[in-house]
Amino acid sequence: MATVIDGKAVAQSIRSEIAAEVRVLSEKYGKVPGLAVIIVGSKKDSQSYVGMKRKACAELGIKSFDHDLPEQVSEADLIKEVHQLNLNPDVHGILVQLPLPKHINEEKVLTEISLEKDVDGFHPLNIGKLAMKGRDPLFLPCTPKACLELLSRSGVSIKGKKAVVVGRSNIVGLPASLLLLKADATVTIVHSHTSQPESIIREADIVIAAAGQPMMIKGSWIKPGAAVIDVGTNAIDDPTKKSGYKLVGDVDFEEVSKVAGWITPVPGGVGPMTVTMLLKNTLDGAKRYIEKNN
Ligand SMILES: Nc1nc2c(c(=O)[nH]1)N[C@@H](CN(C=O)c1ccc(C(=O)N[C@@H](CCC(=O)O)C(=O)O)cc1)CN2
Repeated sequence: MATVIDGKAVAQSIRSEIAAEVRVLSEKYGKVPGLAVIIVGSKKDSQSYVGMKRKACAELGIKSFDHDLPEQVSEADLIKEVHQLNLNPDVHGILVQLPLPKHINEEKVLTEISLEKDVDGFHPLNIGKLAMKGRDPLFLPCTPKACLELLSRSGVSIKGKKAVVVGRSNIVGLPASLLLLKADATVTIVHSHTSQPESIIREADIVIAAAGQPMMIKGSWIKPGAAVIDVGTNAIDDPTKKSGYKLVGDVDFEEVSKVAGWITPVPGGVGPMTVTMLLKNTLDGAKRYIEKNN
């Protein structure tokens, strides 16, 4: 049976460390980290993720700057908001919750975030540096960073291992594969045009599943003893629940946990760590800024 990696517990212990560092900053400089969270529209899951981020900020003593914009906001007005936050010295991190409505060009907006405040690590220059040998971005994207942190804290080494990333999104799959490559893994990306993905996944010592397909990865696809990190958060019908649904990952937990060496659950695995890595990036951005300007 696989060791189940408790992302919630790891996240909680890192959050305590962050809170202690926030107190030190406040006592030493009279300043606290500031995070601007921009959300456009009222998409239910985005609202819920933003709510988690703001709540976590409040719990750790990080000041959150809340910007809730209507669904119809123009790209120009959104960019204006970003420019104002770039100039605000109390804001050390800016995040624009994704996805944005169809009429807004995400890449254009993300490019306008100051590199020093890009705590999501989605600015094309930060992603570019992630892809380059010998260069490091100022911030690593939160979910990929969460995946590697969970592997490291579980004692899973990456160097020289075969890693397969399932999915190639800009938010998770692509940066996760770059991060694994930087950590000296041999990396393969499996995506919707890959034929026979199961035979490729079966070779992997490390699997990061980020395809957005509920319970797609079965026990027979996994090499015995592999580390399986499940990034999927899919709501499926469950008439036994009061809500009528339950959350499942991209991995068939019941089957895969019988074969893998390590596995993350959904919920309670990568999700809470994603928010924690955002808080850590914000703290790091604030420390860099405050130490430079004092
Ligand atoms: N600007 C960004 N947008 C999005 C990101 C991101 O990192 N930056 N990632 C995802 C969503 N996301 C954060 O924004 C996120 C997803 C899931 C969780 C989480 O804690 N999930 C829980 C379950 C939550 C529930 O019960 O509904 C878990 O897995 O335990 C946190 C953050 C897309 N957009």
